[in-house]
Amino acid sequence: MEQFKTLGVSESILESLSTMGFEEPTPIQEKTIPPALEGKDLIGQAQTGTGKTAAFGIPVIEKARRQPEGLQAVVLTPTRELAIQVAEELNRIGNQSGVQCLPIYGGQDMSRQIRALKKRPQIIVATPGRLMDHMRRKTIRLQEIQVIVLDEADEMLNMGFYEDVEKIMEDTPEHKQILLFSATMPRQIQSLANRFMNEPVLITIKAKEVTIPLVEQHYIELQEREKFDVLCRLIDIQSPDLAIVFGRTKRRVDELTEALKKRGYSAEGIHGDLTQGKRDSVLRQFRSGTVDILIATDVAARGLDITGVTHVYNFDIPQDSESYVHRIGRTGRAGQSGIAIAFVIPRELDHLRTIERATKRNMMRMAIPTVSEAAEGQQRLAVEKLLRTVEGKDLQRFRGMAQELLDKEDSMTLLSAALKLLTKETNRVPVTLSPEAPLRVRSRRDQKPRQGRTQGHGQGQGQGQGQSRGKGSNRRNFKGAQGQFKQDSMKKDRFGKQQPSYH
Ligand SMILES: Nc1ncnc2c1ncn2[C@@H]1O[C@H](COP(=O)(O)OP(=O)(O)OP(=O)(O)O)[C@@H](O)[C@H]1O
Ligand SMILES: [Mg+2]
Repeated sequence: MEQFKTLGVSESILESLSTMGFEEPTPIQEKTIPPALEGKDLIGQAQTGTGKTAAFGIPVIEKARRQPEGLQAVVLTPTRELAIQVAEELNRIGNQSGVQCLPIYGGQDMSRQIRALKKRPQIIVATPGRLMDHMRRKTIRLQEIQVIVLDEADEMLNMGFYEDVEKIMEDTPEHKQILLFSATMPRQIQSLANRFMNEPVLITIKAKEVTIPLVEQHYIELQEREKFDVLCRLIDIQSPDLAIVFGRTKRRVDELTEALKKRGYSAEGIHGDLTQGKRDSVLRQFRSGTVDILIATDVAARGLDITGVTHVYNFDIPQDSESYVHRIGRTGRAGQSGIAIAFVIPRELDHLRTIERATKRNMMRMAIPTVSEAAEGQQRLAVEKLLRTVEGKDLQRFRGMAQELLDKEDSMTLLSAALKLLTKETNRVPVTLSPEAPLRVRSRRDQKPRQGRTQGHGQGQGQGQGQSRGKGSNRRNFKGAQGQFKQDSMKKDRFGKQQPSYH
């Protein structure tokens, strides 16, 4: 806490940070909080999962705290889910300081938002499209704000929000402070900075690699038609606590979700064409561990901070290295480790090398896992489940029956039968996925902004609940709880240890 204090953070915020388990600042927080408090414009770049939200959140709340009347700051995020998450983190940081923060995003009921705005929050976290709607209706006025933050600034440009950002900037006071943050800062950011910012301080936490060293990176070379079976085997072998599978298109995500459900996995999909209600419920289920596997388009690649994501599978290799960095950055957050595996078809190998060069990190080649390895993985899980039940000790009421059985059969046979029952049968239900065309890599210059990926008011495609692996869910909750405990006790230590490699 001392360190946060020396950065100029006031008592009420320190109290909240302490409740959140933040004992000392991460490197990006240490470097950005003082100049941000001085009112400087700033571009902040640091690896995924290293606390950029609080790096802008703390100074923004500090300012709002000193000026309790009216809207003080706007944070822009590229996706709705991120707006919700960032607003939650800001509310946690500000809750002892009387600072209110409200998320405003597309797909949510307008009149409800307008009612919430009447309570006069000091900070709004918004997606650009919906913020523009409110500006047009004059239900949000930006004329008095002190600070504007662009979280995932480069993605905002990728998504074609430049003009929206321009319009939003025009409606804000001349002398506002601008903060831009992202783990990746491609050159186009420079033009945004030149156009709107006033002598910005550039803070990049120099790391040898753009990606997190604690994330093991692998790739598997395979044929398109092998991908699905290989994914199932990997999940069986690695038994992730929580996993995210990234697919290239919305159709791909829908098909993969259905296929995984058919094989008995607890999986749900998320992409921009689902209703907001569905998107919210899927993410809620995933965060709580009710669902083990999230299948997603790049809509979930940026910023999402979900405890317990141990594995990221790139079912389709991403278009560019930035997207790769952010996708795999959903694991290995806040000092935790993680595993990322990319599927590559032979024709995409060159593209993989390009990503490796851009990230300055080699991915380790991994052999296609075999069916028997997958089966062993399942058996190992059954044994773990059994041993955990032994530890649980609540077995008294089964003892009588156990004795009866032992009188009839030998213990070896009985135990083997119990393990057989506990082991998930390898499920070979046939599934069909439409083949996805191999990635055609365009040079950066040719790349058009990706339009309306999440802002579109697309119709939701209701998905049935499907059958999920009941027993699997129990396993997940148990492990999830353990993971949480470990993370809390390790956070400070790991951040501390990592520090030297940042500079
Ligand atoms: N000083 C700190 N001490 C301990 N934990 C922290 C600290 N700062 C942030 N965290 C935690 O680290 C996690 C990652 O933070 P955050 O989401 O802000 O990362 P990020 O840098 O924005 O990542 P991304 O580039 O993926 O958006 C969060 O769970 C956050 O609560
Ligand atoms: Mg972030």
